[in-house]
Amino acid sequence: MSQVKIGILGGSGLYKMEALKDIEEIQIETPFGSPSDALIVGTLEGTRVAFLARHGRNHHLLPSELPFRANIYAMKSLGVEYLISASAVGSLQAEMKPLDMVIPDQFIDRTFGRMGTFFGDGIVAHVAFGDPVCLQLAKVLGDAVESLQLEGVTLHRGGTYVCMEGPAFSTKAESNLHRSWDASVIGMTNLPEAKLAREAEIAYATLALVTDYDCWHPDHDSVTVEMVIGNLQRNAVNAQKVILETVRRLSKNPPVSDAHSALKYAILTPKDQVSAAAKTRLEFLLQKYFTEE
Ligand SMILES: CSC[C@H]1O[C@H](OP(=O)(O)O)[C@H](O)[C@@H]1O
Ligand SMILES: Nc1ncnc2[nH]cnc12
Repeated sequence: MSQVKIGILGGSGLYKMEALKDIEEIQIETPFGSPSDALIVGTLEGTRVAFLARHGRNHHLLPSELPFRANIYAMKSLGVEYLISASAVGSLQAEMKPLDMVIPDQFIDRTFGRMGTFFGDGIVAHVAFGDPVCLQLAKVLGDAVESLQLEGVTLHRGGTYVCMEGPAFSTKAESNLHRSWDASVIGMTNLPEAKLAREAEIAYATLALVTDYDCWHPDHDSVTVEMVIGNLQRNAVNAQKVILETVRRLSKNPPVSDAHSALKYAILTPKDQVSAAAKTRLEFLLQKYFTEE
């Protein structure tokens, strides 16, 4: 199959891309297990893209159960270089209203026990993560939203996404703690993806769709699943328009991204000391650096 350079991870309420044509469902097995579902490869206005519903198309996986490594590795194995995450988030700031769109540029990790690296087992690497999203891809995403002038949707460029473990939503004390950190939005999925995408040298950015005010706002009900899915569905058409416009822009003008060389100085273990097993396991990550002369 020809390389697919653009990937899309659909979150809660976004289980398929309506506009995809010439679809192929691909079951991919990775050294890190099976992805959340088959990857759907199809064409958006002439550009091949890969779509994956991160909780599965029937939403059967909890955030803590997501096979993050298999999902990112499967995208990498198809040749993905740009990965757009579409995610439902709660707002921690009054001005970020339900149905608004936020393009976060920072994360705070409040998860535990998630597997956030492909490395280990005989090969060590430490990637830079000061800027956890690809700022060039985030700009393309923001420009796409702006160009569409979506009614009733305010775009917020930048902001901090708190990634919590879940599955229960936050307590009011936690929500206020996150607000005291000046965080913008909260969700349960994006941080491990961003870390693994960085290790896989894939540019990653998030289109965060605000669905609720979590539980801190005195004038709004506390978040429920019904609220999240209801508001996400009200905004799903807009989200798909944004993704389509972003794909158009990326295929015309793919930005240079620092993420694409994230491993250049990150691997500490000398090449001749890395076991054959590790080289095979990480084939798609290392081939650029470890091809034999
Ligand atoms: C359905 S409410 C909580 C759920 O929604 C968000 O999912 P995603 O990031 O995949 O859109 C949040 O992270 C939780 O997983
Ligand atoms: N308030 C919230 N907390 C965590 N994840 C969410 N996803 C959507 N709304 C959320």
